[in-house]
Amino acid sequence: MAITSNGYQSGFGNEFATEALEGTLPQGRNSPQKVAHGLYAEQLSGTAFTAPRHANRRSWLYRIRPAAMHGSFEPYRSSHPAGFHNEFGDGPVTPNQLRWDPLPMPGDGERIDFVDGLYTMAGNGGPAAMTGLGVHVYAANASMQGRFFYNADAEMLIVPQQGRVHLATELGVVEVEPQEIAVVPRGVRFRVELLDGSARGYVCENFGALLRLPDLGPIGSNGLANPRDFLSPQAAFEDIEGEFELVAKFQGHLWRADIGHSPLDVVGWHGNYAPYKYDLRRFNTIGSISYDHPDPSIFLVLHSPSDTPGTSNLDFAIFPPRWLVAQDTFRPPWFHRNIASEFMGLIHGAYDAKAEGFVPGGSSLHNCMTGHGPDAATFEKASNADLSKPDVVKDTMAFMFEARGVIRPTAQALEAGHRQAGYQDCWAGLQKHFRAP
Ligand SMILES: O=C(O)Cc1cc(O)ccc1O
Ligand SMILES: [Fe+2]
Repeated sequence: MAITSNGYQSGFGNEFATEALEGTLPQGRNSPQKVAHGLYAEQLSGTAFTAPRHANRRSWLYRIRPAAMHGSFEPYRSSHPAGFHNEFGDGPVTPNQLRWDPLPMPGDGERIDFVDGLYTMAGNGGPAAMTGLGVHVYAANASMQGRFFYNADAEMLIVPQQGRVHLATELGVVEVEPQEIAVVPRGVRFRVELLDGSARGYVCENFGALLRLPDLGPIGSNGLANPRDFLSPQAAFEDIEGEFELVAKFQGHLWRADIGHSPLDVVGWHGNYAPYKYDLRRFNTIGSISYDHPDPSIFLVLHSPSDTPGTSNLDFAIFPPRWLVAQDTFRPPWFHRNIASEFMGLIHGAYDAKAEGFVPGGSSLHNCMTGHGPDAATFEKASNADLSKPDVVKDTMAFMFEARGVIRPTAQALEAGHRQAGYQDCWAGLQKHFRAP
């Protein structure tokens, strides 16, 4: 019996309760002497036991075999050159503006699944410090077969750019397509199946506090990403025995162990620590209806707070379709230098600050205080646009992983053939318009 989706439950961080077989969940307690149907009870905690109630996350899993049952772990060696790690280095880091084309898809003769297809672009902090982020891209042409993966280092924010993926997780099935995102919590075991033969996208590992919805302040009680649009799976399980492999990411390295059964054997679960998905097209985009382009914090979907109020470990912001109506205003993103560091990706269409060169599947990195903004063509166009009419920014979906710490590009990303060597030239054509009076 293989796992299939049983649908979703709605809400962000809710106390969910779901069972694939009636009568699975114990009533009035979490760990009865004997669990229904001969299942084992197991707790999975994602925050400290004593975290304040509003931030406390844990779930109770009722499963065929406990997670402790597997062979011993040894270092994982892939036939594919290992590109998935947390080696962000501690040496000098370039302040240059950086941009990349999409990660090339695997060749016809190769069979690369999600785990082997992950390629680390940049990051900071790490699993030991329990702060920071890892930024990765993936390109895969095979479903994971006979193997499962979990990440003990981070929750994983998955941003598909091409191809639908089916995340068969311990807690149920999450299916995502480009313009949707999924978050798999730290520790949850899963298998990635490709529904369209190949898939490409971005992954952000969050080593810090769990992603949450931002406070809305004066925006009020609705807006940005609405909680009910977040979907967590209904329980779904498979009862399969065989010679399988469990791949773990632990302290920045991959490990493997034999496992004699599918760990996707959770028949029922309850709690608030679970995978979820969100359709970015549902984002309620708020912007200026008078003048000036607002700070991109107005586009915040999810954030991981740091221990400094108002300063995130990680912000996930998007630049979705929207109307631009501001008067006497340069409407696209302005020129700027920020204390925060910005890794951007493009899921679909074109980005309104870049006329060309930033392509779907591509990436850019602008670190702390590195000057950037509209390219020369965008500047000329927007400076001369007719503001008596609104503009529609349509057919687009860009995003940003923004961090308080410098996002260090990996050696492999700096040396990659798909890095755009001449990126800085996009500003070279900016004219000197100054005329002394
Ligand atoms: O394109 C960027 O650099 C991202 C960005 C967008 C925006 O609207 C304002 C600031 C900003 O950094
Ligand atoms: Fe920026």
